[in-house]
Amino acid sequence: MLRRQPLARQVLQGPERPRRQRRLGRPVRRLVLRQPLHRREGSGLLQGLRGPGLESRRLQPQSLGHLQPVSVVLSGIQCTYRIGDRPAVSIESLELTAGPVGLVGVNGAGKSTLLRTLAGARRPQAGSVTLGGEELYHRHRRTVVQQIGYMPQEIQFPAELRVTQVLAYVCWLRGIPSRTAKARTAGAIEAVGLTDRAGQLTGQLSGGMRRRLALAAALVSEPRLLLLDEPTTGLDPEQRAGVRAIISNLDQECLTVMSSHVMEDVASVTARIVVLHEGSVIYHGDTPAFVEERGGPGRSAEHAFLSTIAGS
Ligand SMILES: Nc1ncnc2c1ncn2[C@@H]1O[C@H](COP(=O)(O)OP(=O)(O)OP(=O)(O)O)[C@@H](O)[C@H]1O
Repeated sequence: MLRRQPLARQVLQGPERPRRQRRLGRPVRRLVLRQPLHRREGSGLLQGLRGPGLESRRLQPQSLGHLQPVSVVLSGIQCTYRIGDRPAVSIESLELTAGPVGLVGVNGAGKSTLLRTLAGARRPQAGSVTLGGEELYHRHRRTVVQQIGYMPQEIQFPAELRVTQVLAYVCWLRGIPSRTAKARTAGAIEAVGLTDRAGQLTGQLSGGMRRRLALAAALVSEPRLLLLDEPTTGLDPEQRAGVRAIISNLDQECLTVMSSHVMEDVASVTARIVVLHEGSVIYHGDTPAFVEERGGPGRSAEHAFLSTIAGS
């Protein structure tokens, strides 16, 4: 029978964890940030980023030389919550290629359901999802799932864990060696502007800070597919701009799918846009062309979105 342990201890030292992994988890709790990220080497995807202080530098392409551009292909997807209900998402065919993609739609359009499905967190009732040609819902899908970073819309962290501990735990879950994990954790914290909160308990963070921590958790594994569900919701204007800067500075080899209600955010950082309506894709194409063709005299992204929905 399992002994009861404090939650943080349970999270960091899961009782069923094999001994070798337990050893990997141990330094995590002693993690100390000694050196700023920009003086470290090998920080990969996060290299060159600065936090939402808007000092972000564009990533050098060579920093991601080991990664190949990734594409996601959805085929015959049907996602239904209850038998007999209309599918929350129904997509005959959709291919997303590397670079930032905006996912927009009204409340209930199916954005979160689609992102959960792409994250490998919700198996569709029908159809297939492939990432780089590999089936996401295959029985042996661990290597595929490990290439994905997902920031869900609803975020909860154990209140008694510190910011660094949360990210170290994510690194551990992803099998990132502890030496690399330290640099990755520091880099992710710096990228989202939480350096001065690194040692703080997550229960003491504001809602916006928790969202930034969730973004850091999605970034820390240096994913090839980054899924962000409403990443700018609840952030102040400066932080929103910071998140946009992070997304536009990610290497173009990474496929980033970002959902948002704020068309301005989507239009300013994405090269392509997917409009979802009642679970179906009603537009998929270049963002600038979308705004140019449908944005009315003011070339407004908001207008383009509303006219597309109205015409469907
Ligand atoms: N857990 C659930 N059980 C039953 N139905 C659900 C569940 N989650 C979502 N739905 C339904 O699926 C549809 C799509 O919901 P989803 O949350 O994916 O939309 P969304 O576009 O992300 O909406 P929002 O912009 O409000 O977050 C909606 O009709 C919703 O009521």
